[in-house]
Amino acid sequence: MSGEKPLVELCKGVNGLDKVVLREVRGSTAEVYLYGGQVTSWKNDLGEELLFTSSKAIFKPPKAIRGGIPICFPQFSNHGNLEQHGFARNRIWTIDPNPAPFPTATCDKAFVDLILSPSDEDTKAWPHSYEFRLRVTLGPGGDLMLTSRIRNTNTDGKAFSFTFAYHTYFSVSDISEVRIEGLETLDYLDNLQEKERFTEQGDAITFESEVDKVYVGTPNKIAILDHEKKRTFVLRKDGLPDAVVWNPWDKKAKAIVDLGDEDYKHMLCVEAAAVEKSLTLKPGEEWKGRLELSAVPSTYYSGQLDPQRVLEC
Ligand SMILES: O=P(O)(O)OC[C@H]1O[C@@H](O)[C@H](O)[C@@H](O)[C@@H]1O
Repeated sequence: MSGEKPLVELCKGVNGLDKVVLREVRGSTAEVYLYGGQVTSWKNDLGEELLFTSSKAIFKPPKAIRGGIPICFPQFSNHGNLEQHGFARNRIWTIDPNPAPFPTATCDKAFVDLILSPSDEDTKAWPHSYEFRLRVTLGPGGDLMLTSRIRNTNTDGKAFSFTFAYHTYFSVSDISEVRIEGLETLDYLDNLQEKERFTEQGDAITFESEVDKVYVGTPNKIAILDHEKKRTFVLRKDGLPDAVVWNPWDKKAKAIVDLGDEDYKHMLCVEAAAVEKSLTLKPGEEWKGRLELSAVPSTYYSGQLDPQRVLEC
């Protein structure tokens, strides 16, 4: 039909940076910048923004964009001798001109394949050759899917190891009205206590101060409930055994230059990750890490979400 916008459109974003807009027939959209291979927007069919981007985000290399879904590779946080969260989020990715066809029959799903190619500078810091292909897909119901395929293409016979996270910033109405279902009773490494290992108590996680925890051996379905919005984010993952939960709270928020002082109230990071145990690939081997996000209306009974109803769906 004339005037209809394309399902996949390459255009200019903030500061003229290239970005790809994905559209779905019922109105959902997603945007991914070639800078960082970073999703910065995911809207539902009502045009509501579901991801958080800082009011002071700097869309200018080499500073990473604060918000959306930064890709942490080949190192999560300071788990190694590279820069914080590795270099993938600080590089310009390219669009794969002829992506492999979708495994399932697709009625023109909106997707784009991005490629991170090793630079000489990065190879000095991390002396391995690899192929990293990221597929961002907006599904027919407005679900957002990210699939990373990382292959070891070393010709020297050497294996390599890496840690990884989809550093997802969820937009929430009020952090003190948010709870996470699915991480109860699990062990976690507390980044605020020298990564010491603790066990989470038995009920849903709520927030009243800074949190920076790596939950280990987590289920592949986690629910984030926004009470005020009556909205539940369902996070599904594959190939990523851990989940990082981070909110800087007020003091640290003030110390982060590209985060508004009050922004911490409207964001929560729940990051599908491989942190506790690094992933190792022999030459020729490929790792696949999948993240699937959906936003569903929360069903409430007397103020409580029935966790089974959400986690079974
Ligand atoms: O400011 P950055 O590099 O994006 O990192 C933000 C946060 O990312 C989180 O994943 C880490 O657990 C925190 O320790 C870190 O502060």
